[in-house]
Amino acid sequence: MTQDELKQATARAAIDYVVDGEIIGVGTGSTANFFIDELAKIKHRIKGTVASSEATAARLAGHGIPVFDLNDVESIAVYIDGADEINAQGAMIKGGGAALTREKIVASVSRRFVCIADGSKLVETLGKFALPVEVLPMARNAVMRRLAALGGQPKVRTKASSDEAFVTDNGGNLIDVAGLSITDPVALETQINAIVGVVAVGLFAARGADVCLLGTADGVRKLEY
Ligand SMILES: O=C(CO)[C@H](O)[C@H](O)COP(=O)(O)O
Repeated sequence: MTQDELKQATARAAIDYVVDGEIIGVGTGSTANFFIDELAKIKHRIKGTVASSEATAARLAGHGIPVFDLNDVESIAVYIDGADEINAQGAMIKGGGAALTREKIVASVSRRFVCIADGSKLVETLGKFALPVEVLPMARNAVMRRLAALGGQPKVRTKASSDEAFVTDNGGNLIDVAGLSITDPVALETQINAIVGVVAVGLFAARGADVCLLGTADGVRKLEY
């Protein structure tokens, strides 16, 4: 099976976690896109969605699925999203798709977090995937120095077309921190959150996944935390 087929299989399995008549939080990325396409088939069963990025909102709207502003929603039944890495405790690195801050916000108000990922995303120790951190542009270099002091190699994410800093949906910039071996994800998340100028860190540990649906060649494996 290709990686895309594994992603599609896990996205299809996630439909079982959609709660009828409720608002569903929807993540960002290629696996989340497969989920959106599956969700479109049962859109009549849900009240609507809250999107974690402009790209996700556009794809949902393209399917005719209602998208609510989070400020108009009191609670979200379930948040369904991919990950760049996930460990055996349900802690994740997210943000490869640049949407970590809104993903974290939507996840934080959701009663359940269902991670959907192909099997390659399951790791023993988080950190092989460079950890994304969203920062306010004026604090970029100051935060980089603090992140380097934590032992990583921080690099500003640039636009695909130029050397200019990439700009997120929120007007922030992203720093990707390579070379970390994250043995205590909650502690590192707390430490990076405390750096002034950081908007959000793509370490989802204090609020990790409740369930992970992993697409493997032998079928979709379910991990519960
Ligand atoms: O965190 C994310 C976006 O900010 C994605 O969930 C993560 O990058 C995984 O993406 P994909 O499903 O394309 O492998």
